Amino acid sequence: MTFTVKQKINVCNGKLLRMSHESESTGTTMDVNVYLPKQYWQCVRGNEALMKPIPTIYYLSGLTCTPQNASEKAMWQFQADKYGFVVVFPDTSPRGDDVPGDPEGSWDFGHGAGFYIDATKEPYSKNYNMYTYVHEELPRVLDQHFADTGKHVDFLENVSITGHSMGGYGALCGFLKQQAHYKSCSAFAPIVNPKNVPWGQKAFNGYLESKAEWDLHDPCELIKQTPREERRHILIHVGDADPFYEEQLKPQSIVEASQDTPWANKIELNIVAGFDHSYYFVSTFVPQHAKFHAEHLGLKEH
Ligand SMILES: N[C@@H](CCC(=O)N[C@@H](CS)C(=O)NCC(=O)O)C(=O)O
Repeated sequence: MTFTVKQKINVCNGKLLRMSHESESTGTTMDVNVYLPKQYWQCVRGNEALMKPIPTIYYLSGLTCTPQNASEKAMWQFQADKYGFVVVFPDTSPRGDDVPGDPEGSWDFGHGAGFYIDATKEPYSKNYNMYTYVHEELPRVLDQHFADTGKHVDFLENVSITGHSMGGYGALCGFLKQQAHYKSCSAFAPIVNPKNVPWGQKAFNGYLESKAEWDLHDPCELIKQTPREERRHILIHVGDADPFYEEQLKPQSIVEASQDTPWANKIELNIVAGFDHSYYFVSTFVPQHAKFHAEHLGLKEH
């Protein structure tokens, strides 16, 4: 498995690698950006004091995004250098002329809108295997790739996950299903109850063969069925001026669903006044999310 490094860009005190690779799970070429913080380059230069593998935060983007949007606008890089973590920005769907998209050409399904689930319905099930891609294949192939260069990054064990909107949804699902894998989860304006909102219903109708599968992909259902492992917490921010707040996001739903479960009071939901859905909102709260994940990953400020 090889990655093509298309570009290495200096950002803050590290570098952003724009890469692509052939994915087994999607059957397509997938783009992915990886930010390697200043601590990585110190390791590569052989600084003995910093030889512990660097943990990773996976950032899942929202509808219409490529790995570029968050790499350019979320400002994770400052935080990555501050604490010493790698940030991985996967793409939001398989792409290409042979990959079916939205039959009506809309932006909320198909290309750029894979919802981080493994589709079970034709014709999407061939390529839209974003759950397996993001939570299994990508970490594994990144680990293999970087092992060849000296193994300074932990892509597999000391890892956390976050995301925005559809990506916040993807982060919550992956975390609730695989707490042994992720140390912490946070989300910016996530879709928390997809089976009850238009974006989610369109995705589930399109990607899933039967309605019986919907609950397996809904954080508000998963939270009721998932025992909470020790030290696992969820941090959420949503702006009250987000135009999608009422119709698509309904963030209170996950707090309500968590009552009478081990997750009660373990979800910190911050409704922030005046913020919208954009990267002005995301970038404002990235420092708080970085601090939260750093604590769970055992990192201290540098
Ligand atoms: N394209 C949609 C908006 C979709 C949207 O807001 N996407 C969010 C994630 S759900 C995003 O991150 N957009 C890309 C960006 O802001 O860079 C529209 O025109 O209304």
